Amino acid sequence: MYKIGIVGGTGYTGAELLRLLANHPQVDVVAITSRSEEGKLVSDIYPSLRGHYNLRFTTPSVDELAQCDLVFFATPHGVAMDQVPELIDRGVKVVDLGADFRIKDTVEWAKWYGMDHRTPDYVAKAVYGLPEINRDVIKTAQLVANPGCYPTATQLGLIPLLEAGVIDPAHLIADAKSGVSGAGRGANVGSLLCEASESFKAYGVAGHRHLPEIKQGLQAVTDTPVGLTFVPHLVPMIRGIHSTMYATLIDTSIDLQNLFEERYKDEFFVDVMPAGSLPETRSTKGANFCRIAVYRPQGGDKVVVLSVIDNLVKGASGQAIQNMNIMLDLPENMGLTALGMMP
Ligand SMILES: NC(=O)C1=CN([C@@H]2O[C@H](COP(=O)(O)OP(=O)(O)OC[C@H]3O[C@@H](n4cnc5c(N)ncnc54)[C@H](OP(=O)(O)O)[C@@H]3O)[C@@H](O)[C@H]2O)C=CC1
Ligand SMILES: CC(=O)N[C@@H](CCC(=O)OP(=O)(O)O)C(=O)O
Repeated sequence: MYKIGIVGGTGYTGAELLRLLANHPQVDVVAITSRSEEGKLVSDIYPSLRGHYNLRFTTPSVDELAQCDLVFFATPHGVAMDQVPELIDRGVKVVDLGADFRIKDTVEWAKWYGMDHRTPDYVAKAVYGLPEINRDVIKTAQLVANPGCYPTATQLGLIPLLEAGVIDPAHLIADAKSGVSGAGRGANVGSLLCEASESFKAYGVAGHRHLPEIKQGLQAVTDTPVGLTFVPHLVPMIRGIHSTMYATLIDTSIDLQNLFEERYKDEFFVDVMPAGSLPETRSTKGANFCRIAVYRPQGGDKVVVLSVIDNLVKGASGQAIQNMNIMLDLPENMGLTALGMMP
């Protein structure tokens, strides 16, 4: 059994790691941190986990965390960059669910995240953890930067088109919607049905911090400069991301359905739906799947891709466990085969 630590156990992604790892046959969670809930039993805070964990929230020393084989960081931006380097230097594997190690250009990172990067050398060592693109390098990585939720849904939708060179990369549009759990527990505790329900709005239109992350990922698969307009929206649901992407075809002879089916035919977690399908976020709720449909409306030169995930699973904790499985040389879908909840 591998020994696992979780730093930041009381946020939504920390709780989701616990839920998913409870069914993983090859790992034991031996440490979980929280300053605000220190000393309390995990099952007291999350009754859904009763009977599965006899574990208390603690604030372990680096020495204690270094006993783990792999540590997840499910903390706000700026925390992992200070705490991860010592663990890496001691040979521990790390998956960071936050954004500290995702963007290679740390000057660009500082601009979007509002703080200087204090450990840029470790950004250079990190591997971006989108397994459907980077599996080979994740296998040998010691530090994996788990992608953000919008970037996961959006990159999986656009990458087949860019790899095949059939769209104009300079004028891409991603119109994306997220459930409110995407904002984290801190933003949600006490806040509020009244603020989020029965309404629908865009945000971050002038620029959102996921824009440079998505562009970096797309640019990695094409030589032509990528231009992207990315507009996120908040929808009154708890979980789910729906990214609708628009691009202009430069090769109109391409069979788009076949292109997507071939690209993802060996990917357990990416489901290319039959032509004419409309993927629903709820079909991925609680599950590590991404569902994609591709359209060419009225046979014109535009392609529309629809991509849905659960932001807390394929968009965060499930993908983090998928990366862990790859790093520990376990079957990639171990502990992750649960299906979405309907309705
Ligand atoms: N919510 C989502 O859909 C997604 C979130 N993410 C990312 O995952 C990370 C976690 O998000 P989420 O679960 O929503 O988390 P929250 O931001 O709600 O929770 C943060 C957790 O980190 C702990 N924490 C906060 N500050 C520190 C610190 N200085 N040192 C140690 N622990 C600290 C908190 O516990 P305590 O204060 O008790 O110590 C808490 O357990 C974030 O970086 C987020 O951007 C990524 C993809 C999707
Ligand atoms: C609805 C909502 O507020 N979503 C968050 C994104 C959540 C996420 O993936 O964030 P990280 O990059 O921090 O991991 C946002 O727009 O900031």
